[in-house]
Amino acid sequence: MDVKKPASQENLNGNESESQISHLALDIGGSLIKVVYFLRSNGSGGSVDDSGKKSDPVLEGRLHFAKFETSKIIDCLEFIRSKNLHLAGFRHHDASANDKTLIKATGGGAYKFADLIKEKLGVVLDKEDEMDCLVTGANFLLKAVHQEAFTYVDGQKEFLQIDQNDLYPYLLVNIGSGVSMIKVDGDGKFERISGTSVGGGTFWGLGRLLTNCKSFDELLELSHQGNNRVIDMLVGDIYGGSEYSKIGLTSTNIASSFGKAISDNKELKDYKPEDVARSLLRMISNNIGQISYLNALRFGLKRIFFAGFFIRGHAYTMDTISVAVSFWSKGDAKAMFLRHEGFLGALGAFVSYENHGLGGLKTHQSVQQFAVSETYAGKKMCCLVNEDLNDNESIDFGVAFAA
Ligand SMILES: Nc1ncnc2c1ncn2[C@@H]1O[C@H](COP(=O)(O)OP(=O)(O)OP(=O)(O)O)[C@@H](O)[C@H]1O
Ligand SMILES: CC(C)(CO)[C@@H](O)C(=O)NCCC(=O)O
Repeated sequence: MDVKKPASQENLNGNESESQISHLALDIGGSLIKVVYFLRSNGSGGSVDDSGKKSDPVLEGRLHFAKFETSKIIDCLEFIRSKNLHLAGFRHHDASANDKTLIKATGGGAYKFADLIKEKLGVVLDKEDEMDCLVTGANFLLKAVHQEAFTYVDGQKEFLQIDQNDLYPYLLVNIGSGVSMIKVDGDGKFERISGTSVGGGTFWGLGRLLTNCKSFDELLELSHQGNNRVIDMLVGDIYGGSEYSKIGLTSTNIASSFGKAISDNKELKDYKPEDVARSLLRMISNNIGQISYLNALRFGLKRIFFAGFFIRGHAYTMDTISVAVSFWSKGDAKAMFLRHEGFLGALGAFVSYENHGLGGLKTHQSVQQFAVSETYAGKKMCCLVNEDLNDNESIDFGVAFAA
């Protein structure tokens, strides 16, 4: 598709200066809206390639990440408007003056809220397939971002060096409201092999009903303080304190999640909310770990990357998933996690701008500190990640714009 220059360079008068705003991409999920936008640094826009020759202009700046609850979409749209990010889309080359700016978006909400967004921001969503975006985002992070993937074993994070030539195949398990399991064989080469409706939405939904927590983070924090053995029925509870070693179960293995609640003769109010939260988190994480491993086994996949905002970088969640994968695979398969766990889809939508000749992800060597420099979708790119990325994180980046 032919494109005109970004609308951001045509019509701006807001918070972020015209020179700063570049691309905006959205992933509107069942629970959360993820926003990724690029702001160029003041004065960036050099056009010198590695050998000092003139080349495509290269913009340097930061990739920013933000998220909002989908139920509070109006706050998200207000955020976008307040920063003038909606002016950062693109238009078809043959667009008339009245044609709207297009913004890349993915996730079910790109369909559900298209009219609302058009009405509130005056932009049209250019929809990208959700699974495509998840895979593009995962490949992008794994190839381009230094120290993106890590294992979590015995409370220790160990960052992985990803060998670009030995990345595929892998299983991507995206734990959002629901869970998608995708076998990834290359750039754009993938198959969604399974899924489960018992996911992050289940944890938060059931957790809210059972504990009266007011926020997801409060529920996670509660689970941190709880003891699941108060409610879960352990093998030892059934076997009089013994293990059942013949089938590989120790006395402390959970025999039945929430199983003690049937025999205790107690009401919900008799349990501590923190113990309920802990059992719930363990049940759901364990179940996802197990289903993931079984799917990896179906296709002989050794590496499983877990993403999605359910994980939230939470130690107990990652630990439970890691233990489940290790337990069921008898140590053969490894659970791995991604630092930008929840932003795969939004990043995938962001990367798809390059299909329209608007800003391939490409850097140039004058940006000295970039930790990784790799080829992505035929283009060279690299990025530097701050040491401690969290909710309001950003990545230093270089983006080449088609002249
Ligand atoms: N602040 C939060 N509010 C609500 N849920 C949160 C929050 N932080 C983490 N979560 C968890 O993350 C899940 C959503 O994850 P994610 O954003 O990856 O999926 P989604 O895109 O909303 O869902 P889907 O892909 O199924 O449409 C929630 O269901 C919940 O378990
Ligand atoms: C429906 C989607 C893809 C929406 O993101 C996700 O919530 C999901 O993968 N749910 C699991 C559906 C299933 O496979 O049972």
